[in-house]
Amino acid sequence: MTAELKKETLGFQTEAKQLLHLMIHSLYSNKEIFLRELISNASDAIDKLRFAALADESLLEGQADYAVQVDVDKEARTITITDNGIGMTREEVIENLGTIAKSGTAAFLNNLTGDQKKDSQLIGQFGVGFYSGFIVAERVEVHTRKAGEAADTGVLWESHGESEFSIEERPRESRGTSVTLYLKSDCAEFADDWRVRSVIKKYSDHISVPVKMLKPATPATDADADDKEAEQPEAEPQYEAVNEATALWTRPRSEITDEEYKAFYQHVSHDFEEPLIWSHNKVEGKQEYTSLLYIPKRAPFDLWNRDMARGLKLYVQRTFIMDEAEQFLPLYLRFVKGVVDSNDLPLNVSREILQKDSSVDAMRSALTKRVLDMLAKLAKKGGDDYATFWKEFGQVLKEGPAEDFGNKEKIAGLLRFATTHTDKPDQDQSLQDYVARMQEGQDKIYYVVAENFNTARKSPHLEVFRKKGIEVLLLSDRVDDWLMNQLQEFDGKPLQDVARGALDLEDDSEQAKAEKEKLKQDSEALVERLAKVLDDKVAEVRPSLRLTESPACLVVGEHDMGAQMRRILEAAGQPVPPGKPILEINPGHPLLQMLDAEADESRFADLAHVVLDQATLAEGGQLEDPASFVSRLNALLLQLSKS
Ligand SMILES: Nc1ncnc2c1ncn2[C@@H]1O[C@H](COP(=O)(O)OP(=O)(O)OP(=O)(O)O)[C@@H](O)[C@H]1O
Repeated sequence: MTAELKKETLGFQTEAKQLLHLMIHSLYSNKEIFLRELISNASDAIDKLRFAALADESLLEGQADYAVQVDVDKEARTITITDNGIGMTREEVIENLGTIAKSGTAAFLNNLTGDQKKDSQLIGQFGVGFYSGFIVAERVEVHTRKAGEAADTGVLWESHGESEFSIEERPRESRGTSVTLYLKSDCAEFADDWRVRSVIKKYSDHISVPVKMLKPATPATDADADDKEAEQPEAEPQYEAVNEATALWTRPRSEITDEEYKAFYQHVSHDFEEPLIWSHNKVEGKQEYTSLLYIPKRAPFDLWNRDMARGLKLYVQRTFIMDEAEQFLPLYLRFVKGVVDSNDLPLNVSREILQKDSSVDAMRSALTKRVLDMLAKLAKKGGDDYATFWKEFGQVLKEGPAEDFGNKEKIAGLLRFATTHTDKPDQDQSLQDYVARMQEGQDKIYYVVAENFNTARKSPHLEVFRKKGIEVLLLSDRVDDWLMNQLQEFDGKPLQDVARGALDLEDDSEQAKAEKEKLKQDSEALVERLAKVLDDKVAEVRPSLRLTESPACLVVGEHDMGAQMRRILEAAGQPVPPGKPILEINPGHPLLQMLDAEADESRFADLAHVVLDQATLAEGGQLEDPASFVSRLNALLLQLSKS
């Protein structure tokens, strides 16, 4: 049994196998990133040990000189990345390097297209990590031993990056992990000292632990040559730090280049792309902390997954405490990446403490404001960046007003909509833009909600608004109806659903009043007949002031649930409060005039139902009884041929 435990061969989990395959094929044009990923893992492992050692100093085994070491061997064509971090047990190696624990991985893999360029971006969002070593290596060895454990618990993991890996016992004196890549013949450049130094500088300058390489040998002098005869014992190899090795956020802003900020972003976010914008701030006074927050350019693949990794990397006095500290930002800003380093929190802070700590609440509200200000700055900057942001994260930001009532107005200023002003599906108009274009005497911001953009744009409810040149927001995202209910108003102007309640486009002129009265009188008989026939389907029938072209439309009562919300709840199998719509008719429309003149009561009833069903269809609704609609319509069509 023990002999068998010594070496075993195991298969990669299916998803890991797929990802490995993909990685090797789609990231080949960007091979050097493997070094960034492996150094990033090494530095994370050191951070984890530093944190664990706060509670148990014996883990350090008397050695607290943290460093990552990179060794190259041109002849053997290898590169080895060694850290003296936390290390892994045998079980952890199998778990961490043989499977992918991220939720939603299978769904992610299904989304891949086979198009290398697109896929490589997707993998970038997914985070490449350890497996990126296989882009350049034909074989990878990982030799590791967990901090605080005996030397003989060390293990050696080995794989060719295909379908399996082997694992065996291999004692290791020093704690930590060495990853050795046996490079493919066309990747020999990564066994070259200078090439590797330049890649480390490029990607790992900001990492707070030193990344060391062997000091280049000083050229032999004549004196040395003379000494050679004496056969001196070989000197200890000398290592030197290749990177800056100061945590980026602790340096003054003026000394940090954009390139450094971007490289650091890629380290904290595991993202391939550059960030859209960042904000770096040091707060002093009652509370002391530094934050460096980034807005990514692209949404992660699991943005809508409940267990998506979110939150900031938390440090206390420069010591790494935890990843994904969620307490520092609200859920609707879950796309923000970055670091927060507090001088006030205790080093032994836990997630539970964070949840209760009042200073965390104060930080959270300050950081939230910072993010909102950063977004406002991005919007103000012009160019495509804000549009990119909105496309990727606009839907998430729309959750804001409900979650964060205090910042409602600020968030509202960041929202973008499609409107009748452009009549295009792009959501690129702000509420400020709308307000600036409001007509004289207009005191409300109007919107229409529909299933999709085209239904919204063609909604019969818009007819009178178009005629009068009044702008209407065209809303078709699932959250929109709910969002408008949360917002209620912007800049002191109420938000009004054009399909809700009575239309009050203020026109107090005598002429308008007279017209309204006449309309009411003229249609009284028809309204009554319709109300009788449609009694169980509608709450009321009334002549409409909003229709100019369509025969009829549906309106919801002032305090009833909107049609979109109703449909969403129904689709989700949730109970929907009872409530019937109001049918508004356009008495001037030839169809209604025909209806008015119809003496045959059964034909009248059929036509009335068709008018109602059409109004339902026009707003993107579902008919309760589509078969009856079709048979009524067919009967009416057939009568056409008889007449
Ligand atoms: N040098 C190391 N020392 C200790 N543990 C490591 C080391 N390298 C990797 N690991 C472990 O293996 C896990 C998987 O690593 P991998 O790089 O694939 O993913 P990750 O770092 O969690 O996330 P990402 O895919 O975003 O990089 C890590 O979470 C860590 O637990």
